[in-house]
Amino acid sequence: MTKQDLFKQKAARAALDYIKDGMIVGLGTGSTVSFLLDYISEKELDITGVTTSKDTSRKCRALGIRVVDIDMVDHIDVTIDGADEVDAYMNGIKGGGAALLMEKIVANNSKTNIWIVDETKVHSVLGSFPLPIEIISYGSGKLIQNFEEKGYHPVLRLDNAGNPVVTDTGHNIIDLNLHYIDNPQELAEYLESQVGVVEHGLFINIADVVIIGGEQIVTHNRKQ
Ligand SMILES: O=C(CO)[C@H](O)[C@H](O)COP(=O)(O)O
Repeated sequence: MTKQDLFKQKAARAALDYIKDGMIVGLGTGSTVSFLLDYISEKELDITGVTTSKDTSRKCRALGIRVVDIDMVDHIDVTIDGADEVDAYMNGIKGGGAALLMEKIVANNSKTNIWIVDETKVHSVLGSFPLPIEIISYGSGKLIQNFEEKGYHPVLRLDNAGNPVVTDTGHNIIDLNLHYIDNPQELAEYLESQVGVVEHGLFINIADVVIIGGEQIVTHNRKQ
Protein backbone atom coordinates (compact mmCIF):
# COMPACT_ATOMS: atom_id res chain seq x y z
CA MET A 1 0.00 0.00 0.00
CA THR A 2 1.32 3.49 -0.88
CA LYS A 3 1.82 6.20 1.71
CA GLN A 4 -0.99 8.16 0.05
CA ASP A 5 -3.35 5.21 0.52
CA LEU A 6 -2.29 4.91 4.16
CA PHE A 7 -3.12 8.59 4.66
CA LYS A 8 -6.48 8.11 2.91
CA GLN A 9 -7.18 5.21 5.27
CA LYS A 10 -6.33 7.34 8.30
CA ALA A 11 -8.71 10.09 7.19
CA ALA A 12 -11.45 7.53 6.51
CA ARG A 13 -11.00 5.97 9.96
CA ALA A 14 -11.19 9.39 11.64
CA ALA A 15 -14.52 10.07 9.91
CA LEU A 16 -16.11 7.18 11.82
CA ASP A 17 -16.37 9.53 14.83
CA TYR A 18 -19.10 11.41 12.94
CA ILE A 19 -21.27 8.35 12.27
CA LYS A 20 -23.67 6.93 14.87
CA ASP A 21 -26.07 3.99 14.72
CA GLY A 22 -29.43 4.95 13.25
CA MET A 23 -28.07 7.77 11.06
CA ILE A 24 -28.86 8.31 7.39
CA VAL A 25 -25.41 8.74 5.84
CA GLY A 26 -24.55 10.08 2.39
CA LEU A 27 -21.75 7.97 1.00
CA GLY A 28 -19.40 9.56 -1.53
CA THR A 29 -17.37 7.93 -4.27
CA GLY A 30 -13.72 7.00 -4.71
CA SER A 31 -10.88 5.12 -3.07
CA THR A 32 -10.95 7.08 0.21
CA VAL A 33 -14.67 6.44 0.65
CA SER A 34 -14.04 2.80 -0.21
CA PHE A 35 -11.84 2.55 2.91
CA LEU A 36 -14.64 4.18 4.92
CA LEU A 37 -17.14 1.58 3.70
CA ASP A 38 -14.79 -1.18 4.87
CA TYR A 39 -14.65 0.39 8.34
CA ILE A 40 -18.44 0.88 8.52
CA SER A 41 -18.87 -2.78 7.69
CA GLU A 42 -16.14 -3.94 10.11
CA LYS A 43 -17.72 -1.96 12.96
CA GLU A 44 -21.18 -3.25 11.97
CA LEU A 45 -22.57 0.28 12.19
CA ASP A 46 -26.35 0.27 11.75
CA ILE A 47 -26.74 3.04 9.20
CA THR A 48 -28.83 3.69 6.11
CA GLY A 49 -26.69 4.83 3.19
CA VAL A 50 -27.57 7.21 0.38
CA THR A 51 -24.99 6.58 -2.32
CA THR A 52 -23.51 8.90 -4.92
CA SER A 53 -22.62 6.35 -7.63
CA LYS A 54 -23.30 2.87 -8.90
CA ASP A 55 -19.77 1.91 -7.73
CA THR A 56 -20.53 2.90 -4.14
CA SER A 57 -23.92 1.13 -4.25
CA ARG A 58 -22.23 -2.04 -5.53
CA LYS A 59 -19.63 -1.97 -2.76
CA CYS A 60 -22.31 -1.33 -0.10
CA ARG A 61 -24.31 -4.29 -1.35
CA ALA A 62 -21.19 -6.50 -1.23
CA LEU A 63 -20.48 -5.41 2.37
CA GLY A 64 -24.10 -5.66 3.54
CA ILE A 65 -24.54 -1.90 4.11
CA ARG A 66 -28.21 -0.92 3.67
CA VAL A 67 -28.78 1.59 0.85
CA VAL A 68 -31.88 3.55 -0.10
CA ASP A 69 -32.69 5.96 -2.93
CA ILE A 70 -32.28 9.64 -2.02
CA ASP A 71 -35.99 10.25 -2.64
CA MET A 72 -36.91 7.68 0.03
CA VAL A 73 -35.43 9.72 2.91
CA ASP A 74 -36.62 13.01 4.40
CA HIS A 75 -33.13 14.04 5.48
CA ILE A 76 -29.47 13.01 5.38
CA ASP A 77 -27.67 13.42 8.71
CA VAL A 78 -24.14 13.53 7.39
CA THR A 79 -22.38 12.91 4.07
CA ILE A 80 -18.81 11.71 3.93
CA ASP A 81 -17.02 12.08 0.63
CA GLY A 82 -13.55 12.40 -0.83
CA ALA A 83 -12.26 15.31 -2.91
CA ASP A 84 -9.66 15.80 -5.62
CA GLU A 85 -8.37 19.11 -4.30
CA VAL A 86 -9.14 21.33 -1.30
CA ASP A 87 -8.08 24.95 -0.78
CA ALA A 88 -7.48 27.09 2.30
CA TYR A 89 -11.17 28.15 2.37
CA MET A 90 -12.42 24.53 2.42
CA ASN A 91 -13.62 24.85 -1.17
CA GLY A 92 -12.78 22.00 -3.48
CA ILE A 93 -12.69 20.29 -6.83
CA LYS A 94 -14.58 17.02 -7.15
CA GLY A 95 -15.50 14.71 -10.02
CA GLY A 96 -12.26 12.87 -10.65
CA GLY A 97 -14.37 9.73 -10.39
CA ALA A 98 -17.08 11.22 -12.66
CA ALA A 99 -19.65 11.23 -9.82
CA LEU A 100 -19.82 15.00 -9.25
CA LEU A 101 -23.51 15.47 -10.13
CA MET A 102 -24.85 12.86 -7.72
CA GLU A 103 -22.26 13.93 -5.14
CA LYS A 104 -23.43 17.54 -5.31
CA ILE A 105 -27.11 16.58 -5.08
CA VAL A 106 -26.46 14.41 -2.01
CA ALA A 107 -24.23 17.09 -0.44
CA ASN A 108 -26.83 19.82 -0.97
CA ASN A 109 -29.39 17.70 0.87
CA SER A 110 -27.17 16.86 3.84
CA LYS A 111 -27.14 18.54 7.23
CA THR A 112 -23.36 18.15 7.50
CA ASN A 113 -20.72 17.49 4.84
CA ILE A 114 -17.38 15.95 5.71
CA TRP A 115 -14.51 15.48 3.26
CA ILE A 116 -11.81 12.92 3.81
CA VAL A 117 -8.57 13.54 1.91
CA ASP A 118 -4.90 12.75 2.13
CA GLU A 119 -2.53 15.67 2.55
CA THR A 120 -1.46 15.75 -1.15
CA LYS A 121 -4.93 17.10 -2.04
CA VAL A 122 -4.53 20.33 -0.07
CA HIS A 123 -3.37 23.43 -2.00
CA SER A 124 -3.59 27.13 -1.23
CA VAL A 125 -5.32 27.79 -4.59
CA LEU A 126 -7.50 25.40 -6.62
CA GLY A 127 -6.64 24.39 -10.17
CA SER A 128 -3.79 21.89 -10.09
CA PHE A 129 -6.39 19.17 -10.54
CA PRO A 130 -8.27 19.43 -13.88
CA LEU A 131 -11.79 20.74 -13.22
CA PRO A 132 -14.45 18.18 -14.28
CA ILE A 133 -17.54 19.54 -16.03
CA GLU A 134 -20.52 17.23 -16.57
CA ILE A 135 -22.16 17.99 -19.92
CA ILE A 136 -24.83 16.62 -22.22
CA SER A 137 -23.36 15.03 -25.34
CA TYR A 138 -25.41 17.06 -27.85
CA GLY A 139 -23.34 20.05 -28.90
CA SER A 140 -20.35 19.05 -26.80
CA GLY A 141 -18.00 20.05 -29.63
CA LYS A 142 -19.38 23.60 -29.47
CA LEU A 143 -18.91 23.71 -25.69
CA ILE A 144 -15.33 22.50 -26.08
CA GLN A 145 -14.73 25.22 -28.69
CA ASN A 146 -16.10 27.88 -26.30
CA PHE A 147 -13.88 26.64 -23.48
CA GLU A 148 -10.86 26.61 -25.82
CA GLU A 149 -11.54 30.24 -26.74
CA LYS A 150 -11.62 31.10 -23.02
CA GLY A 151 -8.17 29.49 -22.63
CA TYR A 152 -9.47 26.69 -20.38
CA HIS A 153 -7.69 23.86 -22.29
CA PRO A 154 -10.70 21.50 -22.28
CA VAL A 155 -10.29 17.75 -22.81
CA LEU A 156 -13.21 15.36 -23.35
CA ARG A 157 -12.66 12.51 -20.88
CA LEU A 158 -12.33 9.11 -22.56
CA ASP A 159 -12.56 5.59 -21.15
CA ASN A 160 -9.97 2.85 -21.69
CA ALA A 161 -11.57 1.91 -25.01
CA GLY A 162 -11.22 5.51 -26.24
CA ASN A 163 -14.94 6.32 -25.99
CA PRO A 164 -16.33 9.34 -24.12
CA VAL A 165 -16.88 8.51 -20.45
CA VAL A 166 -20.60 8.18 -19.69
CA THR A 167 -21.57 9.09 -16.12
CA ASP A 168 -24.10 7.20 -13.99
CA THR A 169 -26.68 9.80 -15.03
CA GLY A 170 -25.87 9.43 -18.74
CA HIS A 171 -23.73 12.48 -19.42
CA ASN A 172 -20.13 13.12 -20.57
CA ILE A 173 -17.24 14.86 -18.82
CA ILE A 174 -14.96 17.63 -20.03
CA ASP A 175 -11.86 18.33 -17.89
CA LEU A 176 -10.62 21.93 -17.85
CA ASN A 177 -6.87 22.36 -17.38
CA LEU A 178 -6.82 25.67 -15.54
CA HIS A 179 -3.81 25.29 -13.20
CA TYR A 180 -4.79 28.35 -11.12
CA ILE A 181 -8.38 29.36 -10.32
CA ASP A 182 -8.09 32.86 -8.87
CA ASN A 183 -11.86 33.36 -8.43
CA PRO A 184 -13.76 30.04 -8.02
CA GLN A 185 -17.11 31.80 -7.46
CA GLU A 186 -16.84 33.81 -10.69
CA LEU A 187 -15.84 30.69 -12.64
CA ALA A 188 -18.74 28.71 -11.11
CA GLU A 189 -21.20 31.41 -12.19
CA TYR A 190 -19.81 31.44 -15.74
CA LEU A 191 -20.02 27.62 -15.99
CA GLU A 192 -23.57 27.60 -14.61
CA SER A 193 -24.59 30.05 -17.35
CA GLN A 194 -23.44 27.73 -20.15
CA VAL A 195 -26.23 25.77 -21.85
CA GLY A 196 -25.21 22.11 -22.08
CA VAL A 197 -23.33 22.18 -18.78
CA VAL A 198 -25.21 19.94 -16.34
CA GLU A 199 -22.92 20.55 -13.33
CA HIS A 200 -19.36 21.54 -12.53
CA GLY A 201 -16.90 20.14 -10.05
CA LEU A 202 -16.37 23.32 -8.04
CA PHE A 203 -17.78 22.65 -4.58
CA ILE A 204 -17.93 26.06 -2.89
CA ASN A 205 -19.10 26.51 0.73
CA ILE A 206 -20.22 22.89 0.91
CA ALA A 207 -17.74 21.14 3.22
CA ASP A 208 -18.36 21.73 6.94
CA VAL A 209 -15.43 19.59 8.06
CA VAL A 210 -12.29 18.51 6.18
CA ILE A 211 -10.29 15.64 7.64
CA ILE A 212 -6.76 15.55 6.24
CA GLY A 213 -4.78 12.35 6.60
CA GLY A 214 -1.00 12.66 6.88
CA GLU A 215 1.56 11.62 9.48
CA GLN A 216 -0.94 13.32 11.82
CA ILE A 217 -4.66 13.82 11.28
CA VAL A 218 -5.58 17.49 10.82
CA THR A 219 -9.24 18.52 10.98
CA HIS A 220 -10.59 21.84 9.68
CA ASN A 221 -14.02 22.95 10.79
CA ARG A 222 -15.85 25.75 8.92
CA LYS A 223 -17.54 27.01 12.08
CA GLN A 224 -14.27 27.49 13.99
O1 LIG B 1 -15.05 13.43 -6.56
C1 LIG B 1 -14.86 12.24 -6.52
C2 LIG B 1 -15.53 11.30 -7.44
O2 LIG B 1 -16.30 11.96 -8.41
C3 LIG B 1 -13.97 11.64 -5.49
O3 LIG B 1 -14.40 12.03 -4.23
C4 LIG B 1 -12.58 12.15 -5.73
O4 LIG B 1 -12.21 11.81 -7.05
C5 LIG B 1 -11.57 11.56 -4.73
O5 LIG B 1 -11.28 10.24 -5.04
P1 LIG B 1 -10.22 9.39 -4.24
O6 LIG B 1 -10.72 9.23 -2.85
O7 LIG B 1 -10.16 8.08 -5.00
O8 LIG B 1 -8.88 10.12 -4.29
